[in-house]
Amino acid sequence: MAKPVQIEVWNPNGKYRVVSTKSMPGTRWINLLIQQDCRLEICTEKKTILSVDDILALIGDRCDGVIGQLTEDWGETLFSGLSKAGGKAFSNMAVGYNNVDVEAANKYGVAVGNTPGVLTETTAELAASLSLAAARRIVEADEFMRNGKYEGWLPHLFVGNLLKGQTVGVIGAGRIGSAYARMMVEGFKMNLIYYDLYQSTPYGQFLKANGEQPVTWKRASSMEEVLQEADVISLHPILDKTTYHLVNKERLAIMKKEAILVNCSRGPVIDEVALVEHLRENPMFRVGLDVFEDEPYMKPGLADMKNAVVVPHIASASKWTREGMATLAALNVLGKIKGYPVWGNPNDVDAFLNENSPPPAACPSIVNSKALGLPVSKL
Ligand SMILES: NC(=O)c1ccc[n+]([C@@H]2O[C@H](COP(=O)([O-])OP(=O)(O)OC[C@H]3O[C@@H](n4cnc5c(N)ncnc54)[C@H](O)[C@@H]3O)[C@@H](O)[C@H]2O)c1
Ligand SMILES: O=C(O)[C@H](O)CO
Repeated sequence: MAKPVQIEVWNPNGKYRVVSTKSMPGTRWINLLIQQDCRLEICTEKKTILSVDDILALIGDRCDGVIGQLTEDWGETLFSGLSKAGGKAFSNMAVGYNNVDVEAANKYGVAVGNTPGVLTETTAELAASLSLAAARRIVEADEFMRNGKYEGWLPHLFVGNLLKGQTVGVIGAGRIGSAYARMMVEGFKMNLIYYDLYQSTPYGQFLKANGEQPVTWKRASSMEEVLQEADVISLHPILDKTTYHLVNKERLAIMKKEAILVNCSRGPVIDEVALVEHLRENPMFRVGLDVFEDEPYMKPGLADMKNAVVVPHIASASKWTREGMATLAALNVLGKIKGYPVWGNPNDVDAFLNENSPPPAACPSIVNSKALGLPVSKL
């Protein structure tokens, strides 16, 4: 028998019971649920990462849907528990869903939602910030100032890399990778080289269609080509078995000695042990990391590396984005409970984010909609 978990209850007499494993930013998501007859229970436990047992306790005997987080292990046990409690809806408050066993969800007929689009620009802006912070050694210089070490201007003090005219490489040119490319190309006039396993028409063609060619751009035929040519490389693929340790010892070795590597995708895309060794052996090589292989931990030695800028998985952390993610996650769960169809284009979810009008009667983004045979909205 799982231990009870602390909760806060909204609209106690609501017909549908929805659980959120965390408090989320904003109030729109709460209002949307309670206006549609949901009793909402928000977990208020102080611990950051809930265990499977904690979540089972939250689900209880009767639960229509759960809004969960990327730190949780949504597999066979939780989907079976949710299904036994009568639930058919789950949404991650994240675009990435590598913490979810979608096959298990399919087995129990549970729809799995995610939150694409609303975090694209915010995440790309953090990747751009990390690129600049690494290129211009901002964190090292800040620490130097705060430690009272500044004695006056010097020709060699914190010399870094100029971006203009250099080449930016993008691995995984989807929504976020393309937005990052746009920022680096238009903002810093960098040339672009990108690699994506599937996509064939991102940013370069957009520039061409607009009659603009301020920089050169090309799609690489292999990831190695990007790693060898680019001065700044940013990783934006999903995490799956094709991208696990995509950047490993051998691939680090073919990168330029003074290159900058940024990761705002998922930690296991880089072999972090190999990265620490590479940073140690190549002091001019720099990284900007938002994600880590074994979060919340860093591999031994990483925290001591002056050539690494590290932040705690905050790439999507702007107020507008986080409130929007909460809204999309809540609407995924609500839409499935109400029997709404699935929105036709998960790359364009703006209609759900407009605070001045009611959201469409649809689930914004359900990743297993085809497997479950869910109808598509005609709106
Ligand atoms: N750090 C954060 O807070 C944060 C925020 C948002 C998203 N993310 C991560 O970023 C990922 C991408 O988000 P998105 O909205 O741009 O998704 P997306 O689906 O639009 O883009 C992912 C791209 O990766 C490509 N890809 C897949 N396998 C590949 C491979 N083996 N090699 C190269 N490319 C490959 C896909 O074809 C796709 O174009 C998410 O899945 C999530 O894990 C992290
Ligand atoms: O996948 C995601 O959405 C992020 O990691 C959190 O915003």
